[in-house]
Amino acid sequence: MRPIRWDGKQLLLIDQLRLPEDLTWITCKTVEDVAEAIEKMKVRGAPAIGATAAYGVAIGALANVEKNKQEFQSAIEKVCDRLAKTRPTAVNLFWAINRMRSVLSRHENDDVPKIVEQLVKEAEAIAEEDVRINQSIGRNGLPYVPDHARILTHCNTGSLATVEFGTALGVVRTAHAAGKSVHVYADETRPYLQGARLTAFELSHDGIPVTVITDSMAGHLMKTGNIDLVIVGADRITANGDTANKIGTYSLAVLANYHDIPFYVAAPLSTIDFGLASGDQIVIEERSAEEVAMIAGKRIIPQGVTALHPAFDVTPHELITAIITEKGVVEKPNTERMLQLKQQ
Ligand SMILES: CSC[C@H]1O[C@H](OP(=O)(O)O)[C@H](O)[C@@H]1O
Repeated sequence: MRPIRWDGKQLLLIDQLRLPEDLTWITCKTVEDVAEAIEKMKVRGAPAIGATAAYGVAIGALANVEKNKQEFQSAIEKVCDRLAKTRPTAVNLFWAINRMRSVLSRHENDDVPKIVEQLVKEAEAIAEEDVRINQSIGRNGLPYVPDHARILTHCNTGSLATVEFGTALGVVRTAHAAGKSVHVYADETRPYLQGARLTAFELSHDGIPVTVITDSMAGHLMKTGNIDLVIVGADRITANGDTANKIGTYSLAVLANYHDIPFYVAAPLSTIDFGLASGDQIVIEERSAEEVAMIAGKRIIPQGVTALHPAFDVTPHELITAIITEKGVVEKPNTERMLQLKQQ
């Protein structure tokens, strides 16, 4: 299932706000269409956001192909700035935008149509690479999934969070395909319900056993010996291995460590921000309280009562058993071991 499709000029996205009951596509014809889709979380997931933003730059380039060089470069800078303002935490967004920006500097002596062609190619390359990267993450994670594993996961880290296949769910898919009889317990993941709505949708579609639990059930399942491992995704991993991920991840890590259950993070290298030394430097997105106050369009909090909505939290690297990437696995991550991964 590919939730992000490019027809050479426009971007088609599954509207994830309407899953699982309605599988509908939206067509992004302009940069603003793309920016709004990311801001409103019609598309979400760190790698998916990165690829979507890259295609947003490509759409902006096609729209400005008639401009002279200077006007074109100025227009693309404005496009990049707009897309960079959509969501602050997932570093893949900025990684992808910077990669598109590097095309401009690499081809600064080419004419505008040539630059446009190269920008479109770069966006397509980012998307195709993501699928291969996810499959590598899956292979590298396979040894960490025992047969009959009962796997707890949080949020959605599958095809709907990437271009295809997924990161943490990519490890699950790989284990299932290798004949391991895994069973996934999917945290519903309030308030957006990525687990209940998206992970359950993906895994049931693929015939992988999945049981949805409320976020508050995870500790009980661990305490009663029903979880063998926890595997989650990431939005930004810093140089020491601290990991920002969907709100609720930190609680799972503390519980897993208390119950001596392995806690894995699966993510591509594009999610690692070596420019930040530790997780306390990560900007945590604050989203609207209304997204907490409402479920399926129904208000569950009295009018006038506010709600907090930090969309992510940070898990200290000391609580992470291993970080699984396409380049290899960092066990007991710390600054030294993360650097070794980078230098491989
Ligand atoms: C493949 S990692 C996806 C990552 O992104 C999610 O956040 P959001 O749904 O708000 O974009 C969540 O943190 C996942 O782990």
